[in-house]
Amino acid sequence: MTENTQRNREAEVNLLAAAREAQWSAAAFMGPNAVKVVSPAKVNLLLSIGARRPDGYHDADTVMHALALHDTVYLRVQPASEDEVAQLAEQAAAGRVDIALGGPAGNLAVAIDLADRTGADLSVPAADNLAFKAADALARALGREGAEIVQLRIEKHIPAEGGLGGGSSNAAAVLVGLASQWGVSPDDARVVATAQALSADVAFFLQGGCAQLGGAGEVLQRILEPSRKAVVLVKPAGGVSTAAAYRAFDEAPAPVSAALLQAAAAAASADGVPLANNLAFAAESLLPELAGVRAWLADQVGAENVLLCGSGSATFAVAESFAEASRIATAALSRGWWARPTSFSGLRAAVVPGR
Ligand SMILES: C[C@](O)(CO)[C@H](O)COP(=O)(O)OP(=O)(O)OC[C@H]1O[C@@H](n2ccc(N)nc2=O)[C@H](O)[C@@H]1O
Ligand SMILES: Nc1ncnc2c1ncn2[C@@H]1O[C@H](COP(=O)(O)OP(=O)(O)OP(=O)(O)O)[C@@H](O)[C@H]1O
Repeated sequence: MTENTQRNREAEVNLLAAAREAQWSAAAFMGPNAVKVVSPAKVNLLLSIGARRPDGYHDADTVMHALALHDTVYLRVQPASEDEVAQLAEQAAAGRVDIALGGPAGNLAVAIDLADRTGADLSVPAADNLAFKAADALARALGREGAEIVQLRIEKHIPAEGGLGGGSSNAAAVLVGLASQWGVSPDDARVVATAQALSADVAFFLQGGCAQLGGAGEVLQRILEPSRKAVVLVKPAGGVSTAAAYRAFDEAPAPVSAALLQAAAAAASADGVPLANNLAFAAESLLPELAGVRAWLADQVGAENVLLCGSGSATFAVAESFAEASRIATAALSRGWWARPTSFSGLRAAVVPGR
């Protein structure tokens, strides 16, 4: 190969890489076919898990609160021909592209660019991504049979397997983003039912702010006044699988006391809800380092209340101020843990207007 041919080949490869990159650039998600959706994290102020039901799920009484910490989901919908979607399906089947096919007639091609900004380098095949599952479920619920390509770019700031609901929040963001593109209200009964069928956390993120939920955690009971307080999050390197935490819980189920449940039910605002999580013991049995994180956080000056986030492995503390939360987060980072200062928020999965 001459030097010139070699140089031309390299230029060709660079052009291909640039074209691929451009497909996912911020500019690609501008315009009428695209939306930017905020996708917040949550914590459970109260998580009271009850009996295991015949369907394998557990009764749950929970008060969830959205945080200011959030992922961002960029979403673009392009009408396509059936041939285009069929070609993408062929390439996906041959393992040449990571595109998941869904919708009522396999008519929806979904490509996902997951940009992990948490330092963990999360990688999830498109078909396993909760964001794809949400797109597939909504297309079916709305009976959308036309060929379409949905392109998603998910910028992740919420660590996975932290009990912060990141994946579920991304799913809710996709429901809301697609609903807006498909001319359906995010409060439409079919969107709400799709969220509830996906999971308790997805259902919560449609509502956001602070809310109490029952059933298996997916049935909205009431809305509470959000808190304005600061929060610090600390997570060791390991995660806790939610399903494994529930299994460990079944080996030693311990109910939240009736007095605490009554106090939570009587609280009109998030600040009045007593903190409790009866999954914490199970999570600590799976990841013993969690007990060390809890004890360390409880010892920090300026940390008011400490509780495991959902099924773990993040722990949160309510802080006296954002400055205190930042100081504690810095100290936690120096111990090798992931940590962030943030605050409670009234956010929900919602399209960012005016772009
Ligand atoms: C721990 C929480 O995050 C608290 O908000 C939720 O209860 C779980 O939320 P999630 O991760 O969205 O949960 P899902 O995806 O619905 O369930 C994951 C697994 O957790 C178990 N699971 C979940 C919810 C529930 N009420 N009972 C359960 O037993 C089931 O084994 C299920 O297969
Ligand atoms: N969009 C997504 N973001 C993060 N994880 C995803 C996503 N889609 C699928 N997953 C898978 O789900 C797993 C759990 O991720 P997630 O961030 O939802 O955990 P979590 O915060 O502990 O969940 P929850 O609080 O809802 O129990 C990940 O390990 C990953 O394999």
